[in-house]
Amino acid sequence: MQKKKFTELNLSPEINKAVEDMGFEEATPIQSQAIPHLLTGKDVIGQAQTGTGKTAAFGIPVLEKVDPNSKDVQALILCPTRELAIQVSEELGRLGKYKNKITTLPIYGGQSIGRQIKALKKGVQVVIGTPGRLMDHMRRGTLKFDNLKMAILDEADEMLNMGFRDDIETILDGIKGKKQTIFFSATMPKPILKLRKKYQHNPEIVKVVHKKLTVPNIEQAYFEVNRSNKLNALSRLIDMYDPKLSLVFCNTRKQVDELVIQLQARGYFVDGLHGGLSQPQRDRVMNKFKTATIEILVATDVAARGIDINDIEMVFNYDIPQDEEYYVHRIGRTGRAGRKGKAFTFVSGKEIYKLKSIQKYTKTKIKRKKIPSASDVEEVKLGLVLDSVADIIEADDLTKETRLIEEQLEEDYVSIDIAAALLKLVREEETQTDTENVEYFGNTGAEPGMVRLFINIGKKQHISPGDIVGAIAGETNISGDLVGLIDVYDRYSFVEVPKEHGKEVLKIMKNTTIKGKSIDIEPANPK
Ligand SMILES: Nc1ncnc2c1ncn2[C@@H]1O[C@H](COP(=O)(O)OP(=O)(O)OP(=O)(O)O)[C@@H](O)[C@H]1O
Ligand SMILES: [Mg+2]
Repeated sequence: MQKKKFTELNLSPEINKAVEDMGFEEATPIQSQAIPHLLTGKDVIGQAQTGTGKTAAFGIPVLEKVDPNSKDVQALILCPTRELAIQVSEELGRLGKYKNKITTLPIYGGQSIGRQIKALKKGVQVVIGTPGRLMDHMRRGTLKFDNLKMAILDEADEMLNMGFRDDIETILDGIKGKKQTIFFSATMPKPILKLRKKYQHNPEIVKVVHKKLTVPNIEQAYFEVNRSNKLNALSRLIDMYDPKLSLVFCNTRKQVDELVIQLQARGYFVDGLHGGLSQPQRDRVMNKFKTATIEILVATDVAARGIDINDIEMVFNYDIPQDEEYYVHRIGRTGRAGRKGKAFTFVSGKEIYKLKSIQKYTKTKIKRKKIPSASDVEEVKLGLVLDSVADIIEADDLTKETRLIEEQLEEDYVSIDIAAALLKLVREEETQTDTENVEYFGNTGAEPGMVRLFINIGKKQHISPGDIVGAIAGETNISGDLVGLIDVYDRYSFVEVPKEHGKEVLKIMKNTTIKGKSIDIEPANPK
């Protein structure tokens, strides 16, 4: 695999400095191979795996090639979603930090067009935008491409889906004169060929080839689950792996909304993103996710392409994607720039065939896993503790700790006993905080003096509010009118009981039945 130092790529001192500031030690293979062609003015098709730096592969040549002394728009970058347009524009901002005469502008729908027109009038050399709004500006004459040097399609294959094709052709046809036309994506299906023939001249095909379409540092697995069990499975996996940030993909807006409500009801910090939200709502959700105010983002495929957030440790396909390409892009939101990640897919019934075709397309083996039982959760958590022990041994200075342990060794203990005892201590501390959940229920939004409990009813069990209150009153010593019923949803419910009875209800109701149907009861997670 061909990798170069940035200094070998004949870049300006401004770019070299910016790249150094960004902590990039060497150029990635797609950067090493695509940048020289782009600098010489060639048309390029660039294909490389997700998270391998395609943005800078086209972004650096853009910044090197525009003339800062001209106020004309000289480079146009087309992106399929607003979030991606914003992100690409930010990455260009970082790369162009020392090229301060170059102005870049993201242009997308949902944002005030007046403000965009004003910004364009001042003179902008690089425009990054989504097709609809760009066409709007072209029609109004507020965006002119008379001196355009480069047109770039990020996620080029996606631009041909979703009915973007006509828009893309309108835009590209509207650009006069000689320009470079550049396509980038992690996937390049056949239909892109037609576009290539029409708009590119002798393109240089830069394909960073691997056997697999997905990156090896993402652990891929699937779980066979009934539709009605998906929510439980997801909660358990999230509890078990405790990812810093995770991204959950659903196939419809409705499913996103529903899952957000269900997860919120279970006390997770979660929000949803889909095309049905207003732009300010979308911005707010993305910001909350980037700053880890929410830890789980449930989204449709609007978040599948290009989005680059470092700390996404897990991706879930709550619904298996409709197209194979989407699988590649969705899971590529984790495991970026060499980091590790996990991608788990839920498969129900016949969807197993879809999974098979995904494996064939990506040339990867997705291994089958079982939804963990409660004791598996314990074991995995232990494994995670030991993993971090290994990380600490690798990375930290342990001189002080080693000395303390050596002193203990002199007291006749062997080191394995000390290690085991310390592990036990750590585990106990963890389990204690679990059970103590009951104590800080006050934060779940319960009424003062009450604690909130979550009751999982299971599929199609027609249980009424009265049934739940009755069962609690019947099985415990709490009078029915002390039980506050919050709501009964499709498959779950919330109740509130006086704080001092929280533990008792949990204990007694742990394995109980209501109307002959077994239910699950657990503390609502603290907020
Ligand atoms: N040479 C480099 N060294 C280290 N990190 C890099 C380098 N180039 C880019 N990165 C970082 O790697 C991350 C992924 O880059 P980028 O978003 O461009 O990936 P991509 O190939 O476009 O992925 P996708 O197919 O998902 O859009 C970004 O955070 C970026 O800043
Ligand atoms: Mg990208």
